[in-house]
Amino acid sequence: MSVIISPSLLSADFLNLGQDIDMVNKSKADWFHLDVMDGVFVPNISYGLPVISQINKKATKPLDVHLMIVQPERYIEQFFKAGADILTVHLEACTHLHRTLQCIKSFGMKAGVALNPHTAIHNLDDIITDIDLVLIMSVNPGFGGQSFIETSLNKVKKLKKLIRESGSETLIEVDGGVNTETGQALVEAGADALVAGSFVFNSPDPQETIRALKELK
Ligand SMILES: O=C(CO)[C@@H](O)[C@H](O)COP(=O)(O)O
Ligand SMILES: [Fe+2]
Repeated sequence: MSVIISPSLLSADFLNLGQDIDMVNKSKADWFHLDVMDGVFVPNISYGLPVISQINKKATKPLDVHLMIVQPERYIEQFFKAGADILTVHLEACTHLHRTLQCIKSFGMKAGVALNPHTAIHNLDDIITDIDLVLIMSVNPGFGGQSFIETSLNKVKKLKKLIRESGSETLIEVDGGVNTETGQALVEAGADALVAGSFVFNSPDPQETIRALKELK
């Protein structure tokens, strides 16, 4: 199976968001990656429910929603109604992660768990079979355009081993500092999906950049 590409609209042109959504619709991208930040879990505030509802009217591909908010269980139903297909919460933001994942799945969404760079893979040992997708953060969450943290490659390898041994079909997605070079290393390490923001939207030809990422093997 080819690598899944999920362009992050955090680096899109918000004055021309419709054009950037059309570009992703026409491109070889698989999902739309939507970063929600609350200014508490991360030191930045992005966009929220009303913007995602509008994006959902135009996007023709699944919405991959990355919640960087405290107590994300408060908003699961609202993100479902806004159009989320995959809803990813941070392990560090959940006291009752198992209950939160069950709640996400009860709405028919795929349930994702994101790990900050300092959070070890072994924290997932007892819950991996309940997770549809693990999002490895390869930068500290909060901002686009940061440099890739190299130790993330080893985390992907450890996670791949855990998934294989558990017999689960959990997908591995990686987010932060992804370009064709880091993307190549991530695919070789076992990543199934790559998020890319600044590398796509700051490039002269975003559709071509998405195609180049999609061809990584
Ligand atoms: O979740 C986040 C940042 O917290 C990301 O999804 C960024 O949007 C990725 O941006 P680049 O590192 O690809 O520029
Ligand atoms: Fe993200």
